[in-house]
Amino acid sequence: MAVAGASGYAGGEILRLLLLHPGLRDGRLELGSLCAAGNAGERLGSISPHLVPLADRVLEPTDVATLRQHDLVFLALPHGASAELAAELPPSTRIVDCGADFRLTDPTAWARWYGGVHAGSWPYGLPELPGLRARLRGAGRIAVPGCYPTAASLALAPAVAAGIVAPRVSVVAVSGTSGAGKALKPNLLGSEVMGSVGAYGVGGVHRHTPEIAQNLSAVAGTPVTVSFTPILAPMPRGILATCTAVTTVDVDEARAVYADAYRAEPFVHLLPANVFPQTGSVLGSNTVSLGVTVDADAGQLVVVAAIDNLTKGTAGGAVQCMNLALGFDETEGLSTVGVAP
Ligand SMILES: NC(=O)C1=CN([C@@H]2O[C@H](COP(=O)(O)OP(=O)(O)OC[C@H]3O[C@@H](n4cnc5c(N)ncnc54)[C@H](OP(=O)(O)O)[C@@H]3O)[C@@H](O)[C@H]2O)C=CC1
Ligand SMILES: CC(=O)N[C@@H](CCC(=O)OP(=O)(O)O)C(=O)O
Repeated sequence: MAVAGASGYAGGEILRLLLLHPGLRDGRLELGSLCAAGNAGERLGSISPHLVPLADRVLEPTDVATLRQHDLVFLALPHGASAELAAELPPSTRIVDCGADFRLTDPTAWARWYGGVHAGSWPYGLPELPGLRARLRGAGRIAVPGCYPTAASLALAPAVAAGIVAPRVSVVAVSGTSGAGKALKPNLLGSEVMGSVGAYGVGGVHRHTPEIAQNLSAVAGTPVTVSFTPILAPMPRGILATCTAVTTVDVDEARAVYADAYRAEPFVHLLPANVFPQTGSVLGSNTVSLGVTVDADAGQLVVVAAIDNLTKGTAGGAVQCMNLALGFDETEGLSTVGVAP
């Protein structure tokens, strides 16, 4: 298999996880080309020194001729680049795309939130949502979710599916800076980010809003309205999403719904009553940690979700989907053990 975007954060995390995958040791998986754009020709070790076993691999340019020599290709590229490449790759090349190009099913929503031509939609890589795991088994094309939609959708899906909340939800989510990728951005320089927390994309304008709404509407079987506010925090990794919706059920009923929905899910960790997650406990792991309660006075369900944006929020989700696509055990190479402190 090949990784395009190998010099980026998501591509680097895919490589870190693949290096820990049993398939690499027993010969079921083989790491072929590692591709980049501006960094093509560089040693991977000079860009991602933590990927020690691959330090001397030289990054190749990203082109179709190289990628098509592989059975499976991970794309971890800026929006738009995946659709262009995918159009030229044969159906025999499985593609796991970390970008947004194939996530939205509605061309009108695509035009509104991303602009340009809608390239289509692929099976959506969030196996924990009802009905999706079966579509991912053996899939030749997979669209890995955005990081915020992973946290928010898993936090709210059981409640909207069971109809215990009104179909209008609110998501306020704090993200680490790696969520923005490696490219230099003026608002993401160290001195701008350190020691300060700020909201951005406020007022229903962040492009993950329609993705969260698409997921929740599908599981609810009725349109769900989403108010989403992202917040940037001075930490490298992690997302903490606080999700609320009007409810009339009590805390025991709400928690029973979540326990039922996620009983068999290897990567969803439902915390005990009155315990809420922290990003620090899921770093480097593929875990989604959920704290569920009801604010009875306000009549609100409150679910707090923590993920590592680069692991379950991107690369871990991508490897989980690869496992399903290739018929491996879904959990292979993925840990629920975090790195702390
Ligand atoms: N970071 C995150 O938490 C998440 C990211 N994603 C998605 O994953 C994808 C990658 O994100 P991320 O790793 O953060 O971004 P980065 O900016 O860190 O990395 C981008 C990568 O793409 C390469 N690249 C840039 N332009 C092109 C091009 N035109 N053709 C081929 N390769 C190109 C870069 O190569 P070079 O360095 O050589 O220029 C680099 O390897 C994006 O679609 C993003 O939305 C999804 C969920 C979460
Ligand atoms: C902190 C930060 O900037 N996060 C990114 C989301 C990263 C992600 O999941 O994005 P894609 O949909 O692009 O794959 C943002 O808000 O644009």
